[in-house]
Amino acid sequence: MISVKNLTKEYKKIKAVDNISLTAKPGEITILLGPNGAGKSTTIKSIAGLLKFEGEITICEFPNKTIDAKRIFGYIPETPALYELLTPWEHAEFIAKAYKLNNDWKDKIKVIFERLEIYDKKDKYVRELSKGMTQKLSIALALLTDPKAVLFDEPLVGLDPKAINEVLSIFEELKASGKSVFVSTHIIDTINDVWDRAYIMNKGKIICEVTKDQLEGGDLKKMFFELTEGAEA
Ligand SMILES: Nc1ncnc2c1ncn2[C@@H]1O[C@H](COP(=O)(O)OP(=O)(O)OP(=O)(O)O)[C@@H](O)[C@H]1O
Repeated sequence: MISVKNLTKEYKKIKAVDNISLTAKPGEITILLGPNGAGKSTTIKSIAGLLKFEGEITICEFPNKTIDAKRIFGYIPETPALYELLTPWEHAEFIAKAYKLNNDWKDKIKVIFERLEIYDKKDKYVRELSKGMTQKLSIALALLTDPKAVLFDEPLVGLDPKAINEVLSIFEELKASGKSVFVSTHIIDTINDVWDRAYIMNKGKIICEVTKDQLEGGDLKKMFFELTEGAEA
């Protein structure tokens, strides 16, 4: 479970996020939508422990900046944070050591790399990989530690259609195994079949929380445009 209570973040004089609360529950895919500048990335970076903020953020009850929270938490940033002069395999090795994973990590990462079609690139330097490949690597590495809560910031941008399908089925598998999946995205059409709970942000505030059941087959995109007055999705 990811729980955000009364989060406020100001950058100098700009209130990027203004007293928002939200929850990403276990076994659900929760999405965060909003036009450019709404405050999505600021929210995600606050949850990931990268920013100072006011309010309370917990991951499975642990304050988000604690080691206990970090151990059970996966974060896929909008721009992958990787080492250019390490290979994908060396990244996995580094994570396995840092998290003290069992020896089966090699089998596990092989399966994930194969699934995302980056196994054949496992010994290349990251700086030699394409943007989409680094995005897929970033996702694969976040899954290696079997996190209970996973935070994806714009995960579908830059991926080809096959990779998008793989990532969507990964979301569904994480959900089926009781993980909390929280996804910030612009791409409503693509995510439309898989989400369970949506938060719509605008100008730093959450202006709507809706579950798929509440929408009763209604159109989330239409709702988004009505609420954000035609801002671009
Ligand atoms: N480091 C920063 N310093 C100052 N202002 C910032 C900083 N980062 C973001 N902002 C401002 O905070 C507000 C929210 O930005 P944020 O990046 O969280 O929005 P977003 O919803 O992720 O937008 P986008 O969809 O364009 O990525 C914007 O007004 C932005 O200009």
